[in-house]
Amino acid sequence: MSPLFSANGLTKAYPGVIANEDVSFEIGTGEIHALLGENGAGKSTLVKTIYGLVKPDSGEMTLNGAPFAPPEPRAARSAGVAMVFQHFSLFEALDVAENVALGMENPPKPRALAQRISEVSAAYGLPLDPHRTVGDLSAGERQRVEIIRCLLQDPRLLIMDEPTSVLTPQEVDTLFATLNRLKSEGTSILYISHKLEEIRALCDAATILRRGKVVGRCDPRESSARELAEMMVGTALHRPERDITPPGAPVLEVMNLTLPPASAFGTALKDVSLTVRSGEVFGIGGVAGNGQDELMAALSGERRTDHAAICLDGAGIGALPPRDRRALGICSAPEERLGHAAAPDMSLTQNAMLTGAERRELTRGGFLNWGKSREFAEEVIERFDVRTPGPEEAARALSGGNLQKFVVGREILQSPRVLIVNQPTWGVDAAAAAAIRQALLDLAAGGAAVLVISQDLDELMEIATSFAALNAGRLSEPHPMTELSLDDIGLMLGGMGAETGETAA
Ligand SMILES: Nc1ncnc2c1ncn2[C@@H]1O[C@H](COP(=O)(O)OP(=O)(O)OP(=O)(O)O)[C@@H](O)[C@H]1O
Repeated sequence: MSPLFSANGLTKAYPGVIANEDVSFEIGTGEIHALLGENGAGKSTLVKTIYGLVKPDSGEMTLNGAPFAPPEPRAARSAGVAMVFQHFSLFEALDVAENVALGMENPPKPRALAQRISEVSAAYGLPLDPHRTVGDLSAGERQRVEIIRCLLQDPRLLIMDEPTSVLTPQEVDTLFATLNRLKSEGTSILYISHKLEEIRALCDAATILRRGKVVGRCDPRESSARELAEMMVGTALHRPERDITPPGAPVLEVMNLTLPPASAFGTALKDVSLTVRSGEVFGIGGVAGNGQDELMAALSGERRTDHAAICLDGAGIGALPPRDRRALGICSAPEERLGHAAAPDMSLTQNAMLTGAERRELTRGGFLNWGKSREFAEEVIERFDVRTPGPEEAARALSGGNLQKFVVGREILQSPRVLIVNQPTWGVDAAAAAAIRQALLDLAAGGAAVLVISQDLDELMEIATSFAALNAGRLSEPHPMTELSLDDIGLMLGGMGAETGETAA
């Protein structure tokens, strides 16, 4: 059978790096094809080329046997290529149908569109009410809006860039059922993910990229996740190791913290209490949108609370701003790396300065010490294997996973007494994720108190000593991780066993 899509010798260079080098591969009709590779391997560049966002320096593509060179996404869409991005581009204040209409070339009248959305949503098992406001939707529901927007265009090739990183296990099942349904109808799917078990369960074929080049092709159903990971990195994988030492004295304590939401679409924190001890990795699980951002903001100092509601070594710090907390040794890395954790247009050196100034003494006599800041940025790049031409590169030029390594590394290398991280390995490849997790374990082993907020349960099971779940702004009672089964964790995530004994609505 002739392939639906083929790439032949695609090359794209950026200053200092060849993002794609002589890339050739094919996607069959009705095939779910995985694109694998570590951070910065060139996956996003390749799919952006197919979607008309990046113009290759050389090479050709064909779609359905005809030459295909979309100068812009509109041309790709009209040829039958649709793409669901990692970051959603939705307007929170508008409803589902209005958002879908905004992404269409010739949207039908509102009533007809709402009807079509309901039909497609029913046909593909993607429950979604066209009249709900997007701001009230979960991440999984927002993704459905994007998928339905694509499906309304009857794509022949659907590209999905890390679609499951924001989904609950149940939402992943729903998505896979939809993708299999599309496949059975002859739609081809190009699927980027770092979650190798999911690739094994879903995909029919895989192309593996390393440093911009195709280094392998395989049937992922016939390879183990470890083999796939090793093909990506080209070496054997390292598993994080932890020393089991009993935790020491309480370092960070939160007492009965109640906080109204910051925005109309935020979540209130309700009577949250927790203690993180020296040497401990305290894991907080839960689906995004249950108060994670609010807890992060309260702990980092972006939002102030009662002074006594948050204590470091027994002394209140709740009213202190982020700078003063950093000086005391509380460092944090929020989830959103572009814009929140890092300033996109600033260089890595400037970004290193942004949070490292106090603890790494990057100022002298009130002046910024650029030489020292650059050295600090270089140290982060070196220690955390950040793939970039150098510290003068702007944050936005880094691949998602490489920027994540930079952001987390920048905080860890400030030797914090308390480190608070939200989704530390989001979008990070298997080898780099293992390195970040090991660095968090090492930090705790050195006596720091580490608080990890994550939606990735495997991650928390691997590194957390204690576990609590955040549900609708309430934190469950913590338990030692080793005493919990997956079922217990599932119940805690659903709001059972919370301190008040309430169940979630
Ligand atoms: N606009 C750009 N300007 C400069 N360099 C870029 C640009 N876009 C990508 N790069 C570089 O090209 C290389 C490939 O990046 P790409 O985003 O395609 O990787 P990726 O495999 O998608 O990574 P990740 O898994 O981290 O998202 C990286 O070294 C990246 O820094």
